[in-house]
Amino acid sequence: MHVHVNAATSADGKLSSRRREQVKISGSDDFARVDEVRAASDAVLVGVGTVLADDPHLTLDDSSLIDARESRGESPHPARVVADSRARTPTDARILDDEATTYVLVSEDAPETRCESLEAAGAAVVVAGEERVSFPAAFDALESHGVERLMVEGGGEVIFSLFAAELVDELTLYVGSMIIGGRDAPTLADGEGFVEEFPRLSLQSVERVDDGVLLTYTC
Ligand SMILES: NC(=O)C1=CN([C@@H]2O[C@H](COP(=O)(O)OP(=O)(O)OC[C@H]3O[C@@H](n4cnc5c(N)ncnc54)[C@H](O)[C@@H]3O)[C@@H](O)[C@H]2O)C=CC1
Ligand SMILES: Nc1nc(O)c(N)c(N[C@@H]2O[C@H](COP(=O)(O)O)[C@@H](O)[C@H]2O)n1
Repeated sequence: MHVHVNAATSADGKLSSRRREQVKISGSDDFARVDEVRAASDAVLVGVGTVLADDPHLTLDDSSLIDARESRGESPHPARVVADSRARTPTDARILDDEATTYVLVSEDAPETRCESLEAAGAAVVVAGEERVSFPAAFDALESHGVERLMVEGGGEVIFSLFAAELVDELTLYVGSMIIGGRDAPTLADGEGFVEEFPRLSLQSVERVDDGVLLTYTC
């Protein structure tokens, strides 16, 4: 599976503010590029922290991208995936509507009743990991459902875990020309943090987009 992490940070490396409410960092050209990355993916993944904070939809906005997928024999939108160890995704979350398939990755610790509620709301629940979602096991399960190209949009906890598990193939990072600040504001990679053997990236390109910079790395 090819794993492509895409995110937007402020110039000081924040994904959003200390209130963890969505901050519009990208401009229109970058959002259009994000739509293209989604359209080229089989599935788009976020953590439940992002679902609770942003209530994202994760579908395509541009109808020509939908048409192009359909002409290739693909579903109109990529599948949506939530990493949600304890099955906390609200049953009325936008990500669970019927516009696309949605997988909710849970751990063995997830309450059975919550999993049943998510299935009743239309989700395909995938159990992978004991107390927390195990991404290697979850990705094997997603591959068995035909997911070969996975886009990850965040947030910082999930992105850290993917780097820690050495599962990231590509990173595109839009750095917007703004400062958010705040020691408790989420950053691109949160989690426990690395103290040795820091993952090293290979910079492929630097491009001005909107009023910011798009950095493309292979990992
Ligand atoms: N600017 C951008 O591009 C984006 C910004 N965001 C922002 O990020 C923030 C949310 O990020 P976070 O709080 O870090 O939440 P997150 O979206 O990374 O979700 C973290 C949660 O995922 C679950 N999880 C399951 N298995 C896990 C594993 N193996 N490793 C890590 N987490 C696992 C846990 O319940 C954990 O609490 C929001 O403020 C949102 O607005 C989110 C996506 C994109
Ligand atoms: N790429 C990017 N740039 C920004 O400025 C952002 N605030 C985000 N946020 C993420 O975009 C997703 C929202 O998706 P929908 O528009 O609801 O489909 C979600 O993952 C946000 O956290 N991304």
